[in-house]
Amino acid sequence: TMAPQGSQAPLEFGGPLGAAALLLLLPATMFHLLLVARSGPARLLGPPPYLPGPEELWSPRALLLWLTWLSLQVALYLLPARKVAEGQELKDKSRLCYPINGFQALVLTALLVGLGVSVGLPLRALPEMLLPLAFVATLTAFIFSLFLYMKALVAPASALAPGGNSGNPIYDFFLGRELNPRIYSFDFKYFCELRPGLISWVLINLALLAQEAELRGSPSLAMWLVNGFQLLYVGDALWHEEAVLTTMDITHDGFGFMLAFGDLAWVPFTYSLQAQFLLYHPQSLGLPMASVICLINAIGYYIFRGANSQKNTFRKNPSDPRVAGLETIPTATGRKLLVSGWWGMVRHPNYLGDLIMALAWSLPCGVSHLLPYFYLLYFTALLVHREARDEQQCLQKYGLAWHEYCQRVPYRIVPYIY
Ligand SMILES: NC(=O)C1=CN([C@@H]2O[C@H](COP(=O)(O)OP(=O)(O)OC[C@H]3O[C@@H](n4cnc5c(N)ncnc54)[C@H](OP(=O)(O)O)[C@@H]3O)[C@@H](O)[C@H]2O)C=CC1
Ligand SMILES: CC(C)CCC[C@@H](C)[C@H]1CC=C2C3=C(CC[C@@]21C)[C@@]1(C)CC[C@H](O)C(C)(C)[C@@H]1CC3
Repeated sequence: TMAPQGSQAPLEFGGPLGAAALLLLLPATMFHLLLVARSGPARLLGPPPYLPGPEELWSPRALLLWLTWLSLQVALYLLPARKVAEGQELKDKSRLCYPINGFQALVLTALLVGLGVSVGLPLRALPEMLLPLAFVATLTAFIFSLFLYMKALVAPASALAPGGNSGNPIYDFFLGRELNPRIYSFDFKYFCELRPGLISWVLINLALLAQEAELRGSPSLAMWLVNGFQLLYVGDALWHEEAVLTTMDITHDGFGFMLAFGDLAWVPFTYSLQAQFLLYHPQSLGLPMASVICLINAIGYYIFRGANSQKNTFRKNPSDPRVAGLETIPTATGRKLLVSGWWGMVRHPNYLGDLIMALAWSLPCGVSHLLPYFYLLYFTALLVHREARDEQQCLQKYGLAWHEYCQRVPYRIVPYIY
């Protein structure tokens, strides 16, 4: 059967109008941030310092570098994996296989970059190229999403995502139609979610650190902290790569512009905002304050990792000794819900930890500017919206049992507050 049009799933993200607005607003915001970060006043709110001309956005060198980068990551993805994991059960009861070699890709990329730098590859040139790189990344995300949209036209109905098939081309292009688009065993969404974007994010951070060392003799403490915290976050994501198979991005959302742009452009060029800011706006950070910030990051990471690992362990094997003692409530699906441990504190303890880390990433940049706090603000909005979407999906999956969970664990993300 061919793909059906006009499926009944409720529209998200404000429907076609919201999707059209985001289609323009997301890239515009990214370029705004890139321009503002290097401007003297660094004002998040207010007009950009200037509008870049085509000669500043378009560079064949940036295109070549970006395509080389994507090809390198594809090659690393195709290397033999230490493990192959099965995804969640699909509509047709089948399961897809995914290679687990993301951490290996990170290590090999680090080795290759190290090798390149030792033979004279100018890593410091990268900060100067962020604008044209972001431009080609946006362009590739657009073209790639068009390809994905077309590919979905010939996909069987069972391959389509629950949302993203409304029949409205703009909405569907934005949300993504096919759930797990693949060519042979190459899974586009899974590949994009973790590798090219996350790894280039920490590489951009590193280049900004190298550039700061060049400019000021040595990298600042604030720059070290931002680099260290975000490397930990990316390393952790790739180390626990298998866990991404249960996120709603993989199991529920189609692959369209939102994720393609998010993964390929938004993550590397806006998540590196703090390091960009620090290069142009040096901050003096004392050791006592740095220790406090490290402690905040450690607490955030502890909650984030503890919560995610507890749920993953429980979902894999509920009688695992590490989770067997936790209180649960049964659901009609046969799966249980945890109501003690991390998941008895709030309904999304992992989001809480993630937000605490986000705060620790901004604090090294001082409190003189709002700009470095952009990530914290955006991320709060993203997680609040995501929490509401997940809640909706859980209510559908678990019905009454979910109501009971909400009664026993009344707060969503922050205990006693939200
Ligand atoms: N840095 C970034 O930009 C982003 C980071 N993230 C991070 O990604 C991670 C994954 O987030 P996300 O995909 O949203 O979802 P979660 O990992 O929070 O998973 C939600 C699912 O967990 C299961 N679940 C919920 N409550 C319970 C319970 N009490 N007991 C057992 N299972 C439960 C349900 O699925 P089921 O019952 O089917 O197992 C639910 O659908 C988070 O740590 C988040 O912070 C997310 C977005 C962006
Ligand atoms: C409005 C936006 C621009 C929409 C794009 C959102 C995406 C940038 C994010 C959606 C879910 C994500 C996840 C991670 C990165 C950001 C995106 C792609 C994640 C890979 C970060 C590292 C974590 O450890 C994780 C749990 C693996 C994350 C999974 C979700």
